[in-house]
Amino acid sequence: MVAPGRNGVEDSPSASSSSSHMVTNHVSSSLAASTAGGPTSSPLRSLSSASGGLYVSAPGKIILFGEHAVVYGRTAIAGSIDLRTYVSLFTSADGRIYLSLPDLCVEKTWMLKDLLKTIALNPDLSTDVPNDDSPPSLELIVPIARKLSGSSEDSSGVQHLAILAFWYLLIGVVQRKRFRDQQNGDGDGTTTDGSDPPTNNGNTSQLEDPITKDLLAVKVTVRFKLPPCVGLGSSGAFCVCITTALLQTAGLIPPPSIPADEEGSLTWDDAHLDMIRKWSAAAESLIHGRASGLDAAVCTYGGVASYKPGRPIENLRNIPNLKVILVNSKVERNTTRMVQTVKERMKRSPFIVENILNTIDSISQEVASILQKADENGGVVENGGRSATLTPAFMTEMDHTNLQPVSVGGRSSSLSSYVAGGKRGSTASALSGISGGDARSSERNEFNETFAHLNDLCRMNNSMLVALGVGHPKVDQICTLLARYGIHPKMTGAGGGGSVFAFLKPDTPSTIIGMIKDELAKLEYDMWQPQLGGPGVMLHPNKPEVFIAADRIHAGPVSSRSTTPAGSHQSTPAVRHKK
Ligand SMILES: Nc1ncnc2c1ncn2[C@@H]1O[C@H](COP(=O)(O)OP(=O)(O)O)[C@@H](O)[C@H]1O
Ligand SMILES: C[C@@](O)(CCOP(=O)(O)O)CC(=O)O
Repeated sequence: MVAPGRNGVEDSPSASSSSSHMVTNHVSSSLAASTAGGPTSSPLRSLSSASGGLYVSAPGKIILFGEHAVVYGRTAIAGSIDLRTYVSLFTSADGRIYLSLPDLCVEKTWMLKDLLKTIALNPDLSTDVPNDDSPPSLELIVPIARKLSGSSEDSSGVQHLAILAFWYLLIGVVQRKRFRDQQNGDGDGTTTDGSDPPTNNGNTSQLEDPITKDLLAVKVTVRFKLPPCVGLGSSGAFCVCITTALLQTAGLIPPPSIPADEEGSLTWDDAHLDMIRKWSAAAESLIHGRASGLDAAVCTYGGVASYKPGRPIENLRNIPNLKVILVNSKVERNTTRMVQTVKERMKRSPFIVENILNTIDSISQEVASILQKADENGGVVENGGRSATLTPAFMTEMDHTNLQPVSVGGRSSSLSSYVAGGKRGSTASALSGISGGDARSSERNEFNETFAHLNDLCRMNNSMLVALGVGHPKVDQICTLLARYGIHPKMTGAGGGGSVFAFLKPDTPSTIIGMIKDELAKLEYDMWQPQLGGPGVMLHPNKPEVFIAADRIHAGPVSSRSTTPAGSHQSTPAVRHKK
């Protein structure tokens, strides 16, 4: 039998109820809770976390090229960014399941025995189980997840989708664990891959409990460093974190062993990362409607990669010193709705839309070949400092050892100039100090050319997205502003607002970056420079800072969602999402 958790078990809340009904639904009263002392009154928060827990994080992402087209099977190029999402997971000894999403003002608890009962009443859950690593059946599990979570059928707000994805994964993990335990002779003490079962920090109480021994009473908290609902992969990172934490807790994947950063964080081997990716992609499809799987892949593996549905994600081995800026329009939107917009256009004008998608596909393919060409011509740094081409489905242990945090800004600026593409005598030309005739070395010219090319392709891709109907006036305003500097950004993610990214020439003086930032700030847009291509999902050896900081803040005023990585700006309350 597999232990229900390798993580610590927290103390039970003092006011424990033995009701077999759903216990507390804090979602609907989230804002009221905030004003009335909020999360501090949650049963979850009254628990001690002295015994430790399991901490997992996954990165956000930028789609460089190919969003929407990738939903229809075309190629996309995307990379992870250094804004991560963190989950903490404890097993609970009080027979309750807890979900805390402080950024969304969600605090929910359910009784584990309700899950148990439902499983007993659904024989299909015992028979309709994939015999491999593929994700649980959405068709089978989602109706059960809706019922158990208490989320209403017609609600599609951010909280509902996050809760639904959590429940889909939880039921799926429980179902798979029971199935594998039965196959293994119910209690042979090993995980399905033959590794030792997690020790649960020496606490065996749950193992001895006949009800909970094969079910998960978990307490899950998710904290974000990336702004939600603006195209930076918050849903992908969320699903990857929850999937990983639950699979790990159930012993369905072994503890990770591959170093992922200098702080002792670890990641999993390729087979288990692939399982995480697949389960996360299924969960994310509940949030995205029709999901391509791109977000889940990038948030799982990290790096910068080319992705085509149905094929293994292909890590781009050599990339130029890509420096990007991200601008948050602060227009939060719903990916499902944007995907639906494109679908409707496709229905109305299939021939035109197919051609637009093919054009986007050509852009992505050209980008992939530019990046390879850049390798041949020199003037590049290897992707994330890695030395191998990584096709995650076939990655080796050695490859993973190279999945270290990336510094993309370290290259000598003497090689890097950005042909801004601005008008002659425009702000950009004047400020960049680059003239068309500047050809001190052919290598430098090649490098300039690479950036000019990418800049131009960004403009084209953005126009195609506008043609698909996912533009937004605020995005247009940002594009117009940056064009004065010769920078041509594009929407990243589903569009309809959200975020905009652009390549920046690596030697752009900080004064210019400051000017751009100030201009954007006057219009109330946030701008920052994320690091591109860092590590994917990982298990942290210690409590991440984001939880320590939250503990500190806890005694003080309740924080609300932020739209910037540093949390310096407040965003609209999550409850305003009615899309
Ligand atoms: N801070 C958060 N906590 C929990 N879930 C979140 C958070 N941010 C986003 N999500 C989940 O991700 C969904 C947003 O996904 P999506 O519309 O695809 O935006 P994005 O482009 O950021 O991925 C939300 O509906 C919610 O389910
Ligand atoms: C529009 C799409 O291509 C990307 C959506 O990205 P995001 O949810 O906005 O981060 C959808 C998908 O690939 O599943």
